[in-house]
Parts: sequence; C-alpha cells; structure tokens
Amino acid sequence: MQTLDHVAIATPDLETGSAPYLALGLHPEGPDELVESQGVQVRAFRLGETLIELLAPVRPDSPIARFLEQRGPGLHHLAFRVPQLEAEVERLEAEGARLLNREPRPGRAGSRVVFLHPKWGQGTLMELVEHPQGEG
Ligand SMILES: CC[C@@H](C(=O)O)C(=O)SCCNC(=O)CCNC(=O)[C@H](O)C(C)(C)COP(=O)(O)OP(=O)(O)OC[C@H]1O[C@@H](n2cnc3c(N)ncnc32)[C@H](O)[C@@H]1OP(=O)(O)O
Ligand SMILES: [Co+2]
Repeated sequence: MQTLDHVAIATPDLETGSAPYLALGLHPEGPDELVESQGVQVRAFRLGETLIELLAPVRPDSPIARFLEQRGPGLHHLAFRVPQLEAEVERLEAEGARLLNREPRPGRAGSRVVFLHPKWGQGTLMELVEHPQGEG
C-alpha cells in the first residue's frame, strides 16, 4: 500500500468546514455525496493523488456525530488505497492489526472500505480503500 487516498475531517456542516480549504485556493471535486451506510455527507477537495474529505453527519447515531460530540471538529482518519482489499486485510490481520470491520463496507464513489481501530493506529483511526477497477 503506497498511496494516501484521503484525509478525512469531521465537521458539523460542509459550508463552515469548507471555508479554510476555499481560502487556501482548493475547489470541491464534483458534487457532495451522501454515504448513507456511514450516515455522512462528503465534500472532497483534490490535492494531487490525495483527497481532503470533509465529513458532516446526517444523523445523530453516525460515527461522525459521535466524534464531534466527544472531540469537536478536526482530523478524523487517514485512508490508504489498496489494490485488493481482502488480501490487505488478511496480511494486516497476520501482523496483528485490530479491525473494526472484516466485511468491507460501501464507501464514497463506489469504493469498499475497512477500518482499523484507533488504538491499533496509536491514536489514529485508519481506513483501507479499494476503488472499483480502473478508478481512483
Ligand atoms: C465517507 C465514507 C467513508 C469513505 O468512503 O471514506 C468514510 O470514511 S466513513 C467515516 C465514518 N465512519 C467510521 O469512522 C467508521 C469506523 N469508526 C468506528 O467504528 C467508530 O467511530 C470508532 C472508531 C470505533 C469509535 O467509536 P466510539 O463509539 O467513539 O468508540 P469508543 O468511544 O469506544 O472509542 C474508542 C476510543 O477511540 C477514540 N476515537 C474515536 N474515534 C477516533 C478517531 N476518529 N480518531 C482517533 N481516536 C478516536 C475514542 O476517543 C476512544 O478513546 P479513549 O477515550 O481514549 O478510549
Ligand atoms: Co474515509
């Protein structure tokens, strides 16, 4: 795994959360996307191969709503792009990684994602992302 796919930032709403990135001269890539399974609305800003993804909760029981309650807005997770999700999950399990889900979940833009516990990540929540073939 060599590519940082995205850096995710938790924000109570996308307009407020966008202000610093717009001031820095970045532009949203495509329309905002609702990822229903995670209870978030996503706005992405591209920086080379990496996206900055702003995540705003759309329901109070979503992981992002809980994070905002506990910690306030800010850095939420790092996501690494992998070519074959199941193979990378197996490899990391053999390394002793603590998975939050073994069964891939739907992510943004048709991707499949698996999360690694922030305790295992030494205080950082991490995500593995596999994009549909030929994309991302
Ligand atoms: C846009 C879709 C998709 C994509 O395509 O990229 C996404 O990225 S969706 C993003 C949102 N979804 C998720 O985050 C799913 C995975 N997350 C979870 O399962 C949970 O949020 C969690 C990480 C298990 C935390 O859940 P919580 O209910 O808060 O559990 P705990 O209270 O037991 O917390 C344990 C411990 O971890 C700390 N914590 C929580 N979140 C983070 C974080 N983002 N980064 C670092 N640390 C985090 C929490 O504070 C607790 O610490 P202690 O108090 O010291 O025990
Ligand atoms: Co993510």
